[in-house]
Amino acid sequence: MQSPALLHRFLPIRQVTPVSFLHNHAKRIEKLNEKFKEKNSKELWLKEHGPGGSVKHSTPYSSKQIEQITLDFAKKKNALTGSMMYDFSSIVKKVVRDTTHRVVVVRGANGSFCSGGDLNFVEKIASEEGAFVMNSVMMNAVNKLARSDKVSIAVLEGFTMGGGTELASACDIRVAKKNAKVGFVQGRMGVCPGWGGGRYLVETLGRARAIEYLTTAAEVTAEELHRIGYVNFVYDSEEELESYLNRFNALRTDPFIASKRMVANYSRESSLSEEEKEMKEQLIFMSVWGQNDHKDNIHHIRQSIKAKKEKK
Ligand SMILES: CC[C@H](C(=O)O)C(=O)SCCNC(=O)CCNC(=O)[C@H](O)C(C)(C)COP(=O)(O)OP(=O)(O)OC[C@H]1O[C@@H](n2cnc3c(N)ncnc32)[C@H](O)[C@@H]1OP(=O)(O)O
Repeated sequence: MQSPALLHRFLPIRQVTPVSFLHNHAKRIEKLNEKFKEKNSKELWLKEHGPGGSVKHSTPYSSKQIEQITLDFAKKKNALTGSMMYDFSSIVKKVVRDTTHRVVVVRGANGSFCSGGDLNFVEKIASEEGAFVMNSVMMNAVNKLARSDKVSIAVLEGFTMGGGTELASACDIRVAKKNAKVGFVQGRMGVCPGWGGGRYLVETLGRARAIEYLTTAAEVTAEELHRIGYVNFVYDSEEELESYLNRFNALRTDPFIASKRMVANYSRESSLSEEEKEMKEQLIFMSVWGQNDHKDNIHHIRQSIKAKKEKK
């Protein structure tokens, strides 16, 4: 059975992945899945192998519609340990089930977003098993977040490095403080994206820029990221940030969720066929059209047009 290292070496030469390689890989994964078949065993493995730091869940904003996930290992610029991956995965499960908040902010403690994988931890788990467990847990968590009905917003400040960029890319929206520096530096560590966020980088930046940033281990400023559309908004003060976040209070719940679902339906991560996507679009649209909210709003808009005319 070929090892993943061998597989990696042969692929560029062959161009087309021979099916037998993927079958061999599937067999290895089957074995690893068998080893970690107990519920939460992968998460617990990460926690055991990587102590330090924590991930917290709170509602620190004046708007009660907004919740926050905070990566907190401040003395290490919020490098992510196994224990933090465990926390992150548990909190994401809670966040996607909850229906009382509509926006989830992902942020780092103490003026930095995330400096990537904790070097002590990644050194300890630098094995095939380690790659499998970390990738499975994190990919599952970021996909859950991306597919949820909530709008996720990564607040980038200070440093966002390596794996930190994957968390940022998996969020629906990124905003950045003027001082933010985002480093797509996994290659410098001899690896490539592995927290499941690589696909979102391609979706957000496009193929050409994703390849450029990853293969040059680019470190990019907030200004440039704003210019190219990776970042939606650049802020200077907490007040500016909060006022941006409050924009997401403008709609009632049903059209808010329908709008998020409509966009997510056409993102690349959707596994539906084109025909199924169209059916889903129809379903989402029909779930709001003609509902009380819709009828009330038609009435209110007509009234306000009439009132404006009468004023003239
Ligand atoms: C699939 C994921 C992938 C992987 O894990 O394999 C990756 O994420 S690869 C990317 C890994 N991350 C990095 O390469 C970033 C390494 N850190 C830095 O380049 C700098 O520390 C930086 C730019 C984040 C901050 O620089 P600054 O000069 O402002 O501060 P310090 O360097 O003094 O850092 C303060 C303190 O934090 C520790 N630190 C920083 N990053 C990490 C980290 N990723 N893991 C563990 N510890 C980290 C640094 O050692 C300092 O600790 P101290 O005890 O004070 O020496």
